[in-house]
Amino acid sequence: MENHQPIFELDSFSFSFDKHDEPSVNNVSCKLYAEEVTLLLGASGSGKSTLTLCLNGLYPEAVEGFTSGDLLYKGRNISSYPKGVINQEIGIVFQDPESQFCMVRVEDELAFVLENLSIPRCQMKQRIEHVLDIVGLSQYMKHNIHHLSGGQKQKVALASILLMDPQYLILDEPTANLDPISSLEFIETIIKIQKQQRFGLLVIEHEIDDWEPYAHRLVALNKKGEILLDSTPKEGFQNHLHKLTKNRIRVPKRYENRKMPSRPSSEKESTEVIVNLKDIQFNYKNKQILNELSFSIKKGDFCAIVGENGAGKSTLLQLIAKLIKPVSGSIDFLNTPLSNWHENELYKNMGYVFQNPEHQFINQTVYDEVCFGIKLSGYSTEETERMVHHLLTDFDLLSDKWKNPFSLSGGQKRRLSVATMLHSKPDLLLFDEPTFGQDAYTTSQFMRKVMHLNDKGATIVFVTHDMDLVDSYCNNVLVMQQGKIVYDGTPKALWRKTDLLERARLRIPYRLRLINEEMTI
Ligand SMILES: Nc1ncnc2c1ncn2[C@@H]1O[C@H](COP(=O)(O)OP(=O)(O)OP(=O)(O)O)[C@@H](O)[C@H]1O
Ligand SMILES: Nc1ncnc2c1ncn2[C@@H]1O[C@H](COP(=O)(O)OP(=O)(O)OP(=O)(O)O)[C@@H](O)[C@H]1O
Repeated sequence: MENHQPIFELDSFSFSFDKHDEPSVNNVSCKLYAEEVTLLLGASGSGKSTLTLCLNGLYPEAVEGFTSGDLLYKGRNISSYPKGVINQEIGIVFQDPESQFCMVRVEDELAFVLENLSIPRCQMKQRIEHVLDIVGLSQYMKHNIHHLSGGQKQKVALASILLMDPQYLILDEPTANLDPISSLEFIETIIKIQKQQRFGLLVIEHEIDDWEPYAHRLVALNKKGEILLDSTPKEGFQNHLHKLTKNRIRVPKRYENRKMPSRPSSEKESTEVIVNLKDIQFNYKNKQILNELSFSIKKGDFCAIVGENGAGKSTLLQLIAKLIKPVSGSIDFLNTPLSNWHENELYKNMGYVFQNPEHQFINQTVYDEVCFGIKLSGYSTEETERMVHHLLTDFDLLSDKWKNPFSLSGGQKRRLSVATMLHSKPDLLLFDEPTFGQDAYTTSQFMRKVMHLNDKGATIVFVTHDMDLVDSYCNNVLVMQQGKIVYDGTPKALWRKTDLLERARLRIPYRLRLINEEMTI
């Protein structure tokens, strides 16, 4: 494919947010071609999102940033194109899809895109229905976007970009919030459309197993935002594995030599209940979200909540954290009804990390954000300093400590939101997708830290789409489907329930997929 004219040509291209800062994209020279599928890899904070925002012409203007070197689109400096042309030809689905929406309802958002493209009204309905069918959201056409689950929002963002018929499509962690089957279907769908419409595709993703078979190229960045590798995937993963993993880049598991920890479930035999839910019903307006939900979590459990997008996982977590109230039923925490807990006391005993980290930030700097909870807990200045330093080091945020939390990369924001919860030793820690958007190193650091807290007695409950984490760390797993718990037991027994897994849109972990593959050879 390299004999074609490149669609993008970067020559010693650099970008920085501030004149005095080190560039976030650093002296990058590479070419990207139409019809090619390229994986853009790099540790969290290595400049991947920033580079793609330069490619679609949003940066430097949008942030008053500074560039040097050349960035050509179809042979011409990108800044010489009218904005409308670039926006239409180069589609981008942002890491945080919420930042992308202009309208309230799904249908209106998509119609707005078509209006901007001057598509006649009579054609709109058909095109909107078609694109919603592609992303599997047909029944959500009339819904309020802000009332959709994280994964559903990501699908709306993709639908709106597909409507534009882009010549080049950039996807920034498109499957991070999707359930395992939706993720696989999404990749297959995108590749099918890419082959039909023959656009170039650039994908940023930390979990690349399912993309790898379709990729023609990989471009990897190091922590300084420089090109680390530019090769075919085969060449890169076979011959430069060490270089990639040393730079904290996740490689496909079949190339990896990583041993995931395996915690025998017999380690956990507590019978003492920490959270008990009985006959819970929860509605948003007239729509029933959770129904007749009864279960308990045992003290010391390391428990995952899994299930398809929109099943009600985040809603359940928010109920336990007393952020929302059930219509009927009761929730007890440490043998006391949640309604009797005073907020101050409750949150000394319970930590909660939101699905969207930005919902949590209240301070101007990373340092203050981490300090805030520690100071409230009454630690001395020296102790506070020491604890902040440890947390920032463990979460790879030390060099970002004076940054505004909102200016961090997606993965850094996620780590900060988690770090702010880990200073105290609450009885219960609730995490909503704590590891999404993390590279190999930061995921294992986080899990190690949480495992340590669990060993010291904290009960852990986390929502995740990562079955390998469930397999390696959890003694218990709850599977949700359409507002109900359809499984409550060990991960090991769950992996044998093929029908249930399929209905709940889950996949078995990689370890077992590998065994199954070997058995069929
Ligand atoms: N504020 C809201 N108003 C109305 N409906 C809502 C609201 N928030 C969520 N919902 C709906 O409740 C259902 C459950 O959403 P929830 O976020 O709990 O799902 P989830 O299992 O966490 O999904 P995901 O894996 O995609 O994050 C979804 O159908 C969603 O559309
Ligand atoms: N608006 C901003 N202002 C200042 N610095 C920023 C801004 N956005 C990003 N940065 C910094 O630029 C660097 C690169 O960020 P970027 O979002 O491009 O990383 P990334 O490789 O996409 O990371 P992740 O995998 O965590 O999403 C980070 O150090 C980040 O803190």
